[in-house]
Amino acid sequence: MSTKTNKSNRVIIFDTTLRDGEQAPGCSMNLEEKIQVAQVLDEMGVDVIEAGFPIASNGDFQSVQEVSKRVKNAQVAGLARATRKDIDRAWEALQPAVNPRIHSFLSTSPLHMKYKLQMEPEAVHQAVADSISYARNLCDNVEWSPEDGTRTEHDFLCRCVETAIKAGASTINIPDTVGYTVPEEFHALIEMLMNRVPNIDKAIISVHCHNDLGLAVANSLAALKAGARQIECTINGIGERAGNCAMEEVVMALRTRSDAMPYESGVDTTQIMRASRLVSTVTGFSVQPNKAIVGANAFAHESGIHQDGMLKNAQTYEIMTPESVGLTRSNLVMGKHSGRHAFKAKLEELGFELAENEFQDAFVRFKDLADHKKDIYDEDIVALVDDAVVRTNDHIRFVSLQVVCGSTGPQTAELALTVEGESKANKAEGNGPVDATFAAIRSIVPHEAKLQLYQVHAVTGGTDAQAQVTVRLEEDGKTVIGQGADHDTLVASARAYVNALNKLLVKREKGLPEAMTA
Ligand SMILES: CC(=O)SCCNC(=O)CCNC(=O)[C@H](O)C(C)(C)COP(=O)(O)OP(=O)(O)OC[C@H]1O[C@@H](n2cnc3c(N)ncnc32)[C@H](O)[C@@H]1OP(=O)(O)O
Ligand SMILES: CC(C)C(=O)C(=O)O
Repeated sequence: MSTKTNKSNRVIIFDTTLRDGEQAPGCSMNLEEKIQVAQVLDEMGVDVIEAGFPIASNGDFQSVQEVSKRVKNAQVAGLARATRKDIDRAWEALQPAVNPRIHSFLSTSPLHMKYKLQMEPEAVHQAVADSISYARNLCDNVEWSPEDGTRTEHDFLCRCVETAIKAGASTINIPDTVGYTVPEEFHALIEMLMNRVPNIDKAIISVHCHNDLGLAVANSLAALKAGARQIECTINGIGERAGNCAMEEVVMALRTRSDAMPYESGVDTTQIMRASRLVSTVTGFSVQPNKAIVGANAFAHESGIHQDGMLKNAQTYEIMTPESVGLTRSNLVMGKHSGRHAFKAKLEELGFELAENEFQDAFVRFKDLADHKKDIYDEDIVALVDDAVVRTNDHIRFVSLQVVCGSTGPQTAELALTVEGESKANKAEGNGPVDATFAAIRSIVPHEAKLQLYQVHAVTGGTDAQAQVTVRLEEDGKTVIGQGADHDTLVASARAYVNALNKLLVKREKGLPEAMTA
């Protein structure tokens, strides 16, 4: 039997950073941050933005609603289980969207049906028909996903896909929920569906791959050749467990190897670094230096033979240009004598668009940094601006810190914060300056969260380098990551801890509990 293929070679990019991406342990974004990310995704030409799972919480509902109001070009999707109340809630949240999409899912693998859903296959099959017909009566753009699709029996998968299309689904998304499949097998699975499901031409076939074996991108690309035309992915590959298929990798692979893979996306790749930095900043998940496309080393050449080759012809060691992903090689040298115009131009060059208050705040911090540090590198400005952006809408804000430390203790920290706009200060002792700083924070903002990780990274070389600090806090099984940057390591530590506390408040979705305002 010959394979039916989709005629168009245009690949629909479905971004799920705000839904599956946010399911990454420790990841949380507040409403403002989600809106910022959605606007960047919209501007960069993503086709569908999955903004959340509206039934999951009022916060998720509100973010889908607010993103729906603001997104101008992309379709906005809301996730729903195969129940009427989930579908109704998703539809309600999507009301302001110009192009809404309901995305409903139901597990079809024997393991999930028996143990998780505790439903017989016939009941699952019926629920597919019922839920999709119900969703289709509300919205003419409905996507259906057989969760754990790659571990589903083929006959049953074909039957459910056929039923979902008959019930009105216009996109069928095949998830590799647990990141189990391998490229050849996944290609064969999509090809099998293309060949066996009679009405498959009526739907776009999509894939949603997880990265448990590091194969999410390879599996997604393998599916294209078999006829898939939508890829679900996230910025920086964030997501449940080991994450999702990384959007920047898929999009750049299609662009760079169009000779081997004749498909195209509508994404403006020069916006990739901007999106990557924003997502890293708002989630607190730093990008590993050797990460493909967006890692700090992705376009760095240090060894002599490579540098020699690069000087003679950049193509010797670069398969894509840094400019193609939005990295610029700058001629603007920044220092203590730079003014607002140069700073604004530098920010534009680096892909930042700041609100006026963020810009003014970042400029003050830039001048302060320039007083302490001879050479200001692009990395310094990125760290500084990221730090300014993560503090937008914070309940708790850092004001000042004085620390006494050295070989003879006790080490003490005198800290001032604002909590919901009110000034608070306290002094604490600790086993070292960092411990004293964190003890001072706990004395002003009492909480039970445990410090799980404290990490310091020098943004550039030299003893005057800025410190970028990451802390991870855990409370009742919920983890959050906070980041802070400053030329003073202890100030950066305090900022990072305060950032994590603010994220904990978002996770709780209740505002500031009494215990925290003591
Ligand atoms: C593969 C994915 O990424 S799917 C998306 C996963 N994302 C999330 O779960 C994040 C948000 N989730 C939540 O906030 C909560 O799990 C909620 C609000 C959705 C549900 O909360 P609760 O009602 O307390 O249920 P809980 O999470 O404990 O269990 C899930 C229930 O949904 C059922 N369920 C799971 N998937 C589906 C589905 N697709 N359709 C219908 N029911 C489903 C489970 O069988 C279980 O039902 P049971 O309570 O009858 O045993
Ligand atoms: C809801 C579906 C698409 C999902 O996230 C998964 O299976 O991983």
